[in-house]
Amino acid sequence: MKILSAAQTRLLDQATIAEQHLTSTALMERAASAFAEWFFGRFDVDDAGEILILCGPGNNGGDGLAVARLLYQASYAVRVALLPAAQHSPDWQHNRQHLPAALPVAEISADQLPDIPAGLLVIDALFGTGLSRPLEGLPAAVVAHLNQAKARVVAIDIPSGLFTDAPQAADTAIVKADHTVSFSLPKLAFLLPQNAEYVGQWHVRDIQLSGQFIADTATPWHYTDEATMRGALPARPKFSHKGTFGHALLLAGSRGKIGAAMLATNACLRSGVGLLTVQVPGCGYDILQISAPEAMCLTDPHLDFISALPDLKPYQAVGIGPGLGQDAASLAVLRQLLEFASTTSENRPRPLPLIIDADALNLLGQHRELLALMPENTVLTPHPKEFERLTEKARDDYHRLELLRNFAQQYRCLVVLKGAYTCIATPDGELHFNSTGNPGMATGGSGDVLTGLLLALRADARLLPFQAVRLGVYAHGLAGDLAAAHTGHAGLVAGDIVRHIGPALMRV
Ligand SMILES: NC(=O)C1=CN([C@@H]2O[C@H](COP(=O)(O)OP(=O)(O)OC[C@H]3O[C@@H](n4cnc5c(N)ncnc54)[C@H](OP(=O)(O)O)[C@@H]3O)[C@@H](O)[C@H]2O)[C@H](O)CC1
Ligand SMILES: [K+]
Repeated sequence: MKILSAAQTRLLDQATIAEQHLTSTALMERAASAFAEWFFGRFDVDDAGEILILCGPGNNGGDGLAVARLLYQASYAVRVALLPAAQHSPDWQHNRQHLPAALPVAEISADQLPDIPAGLLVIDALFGTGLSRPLEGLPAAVVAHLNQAKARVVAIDIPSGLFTDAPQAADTAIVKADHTVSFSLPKLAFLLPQNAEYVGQWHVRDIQLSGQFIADTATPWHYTDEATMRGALPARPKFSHKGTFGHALLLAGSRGKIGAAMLATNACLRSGVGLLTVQVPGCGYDILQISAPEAMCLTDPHLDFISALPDLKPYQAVGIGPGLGQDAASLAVLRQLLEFASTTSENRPRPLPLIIDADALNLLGQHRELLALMPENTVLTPHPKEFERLTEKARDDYHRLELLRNFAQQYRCLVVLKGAYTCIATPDGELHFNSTGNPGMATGGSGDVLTGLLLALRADARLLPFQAVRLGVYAHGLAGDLAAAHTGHAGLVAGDIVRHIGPALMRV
């Protein structure tokens, strides 16, 4: 699913109106009905109690007026408060004229801010995607007044004061909503941690905007949802054998962190790999052989950490990093691996697929000259702190996205920036936000599981590099969601994610 900018959203409205021979009023009615449907499903008349709808001067306010009418007609107790303005949009005026006469309407003024008792349900329709600058004066005062009240707040389209796709100063007046109900496509602002306190839980309701316009519009931002992933994992051919799905190598573990190697190993085994060989330091041999009999084991000459690179010829993909530690010998292994992987020959016309995680990323951060050795489509899986070590400290979430995009383009790699909406950056400058996963997955070992999953999928020659990574990230989050249905968020451990990879892959 694409994510469009505010400017593109405006054009999308116009394209929809032209393509479907609609009036703009009819499109507004569609948006208001979609919002009202959501609202009816969420709050019944008794639960809602009295409802205050705050309306601005543009089409977001117009939506609010149309919603007021629809809720009133459905017997909700609604009152409207209007922000004074010199001008109102034509569709605002239409919906103002069509408000039922008995519905109470008041005009807001600086010395008469609306009364907002605790628990009141407030619908925020002050400003939407037409916001052109930060709020000041009376609109900012209304927002501050709303935010300090203990109301339940539902925003139409976007919390008022929040930009759709651009950063804002920390002290800007922005509505803090409990729910945001948006139309047809999610907005970039919803996906960034810094906006979570404003957006609350967000929901997207389809209003049949022009599919053709969306398809024809270029954007770097994408959202990977269930529909995107349907059929993403090709079925296994009947006459396949273990060689069909690739032989993967994992280089992982050090004394005290063999668990990380085990989680990545088990995740890889559960993700459809044909064969898996794992190289662990000597101290990990018994552990690995006993707890993962399906994997083959190579023992590193060193007892405590990885110090030597094995012969890489048998493998279709290599993962390095979980529990690795940062010894100089492991750094040398990483360097040799990068050099080998980039070298192509008649037998191996394409670079060897690599997944680099955890301490291997920290080693790269300390020795950035190694970045240039990475073969095209190498997969890096940093969390924000690890990413910072590879680049620089980001000013805010938008700046971090910019750094992410530039990094993936510069090094022609795939970067998986882990977080609530894990974001994959591609060598072509695309950013794909993932929809699955839950806060229970913020637990030790969760990243090791992702590395194992990605390793299996990169070893599968049927999948293109980006397809494999997007599938792995989506399945990882989905496995976490399936696991959390049994364990809850607090009780979730990384091993639970591993156990649900199979069921998650079945769904794609
Ligand atoms: N996406 C869809 O498919 C549909 C969306 N709809 C709704 O329409 C809004 C967008 O409506 P628009 O009229 O473009 O914009 P707004 O309502 O957000 O606000 C525009 C007015 O607000 C003024 N403005 C802008 N910034 C400020 C500010 N900081 N302080 C004060 N006033 C401000 C602006 O004036 P300018 O001075 O900037 O010219 C306008 O007067 C979208 O969000 C949806 O809710 C439709 O219903 C159709 C379907
Ligand atoms: K709004």
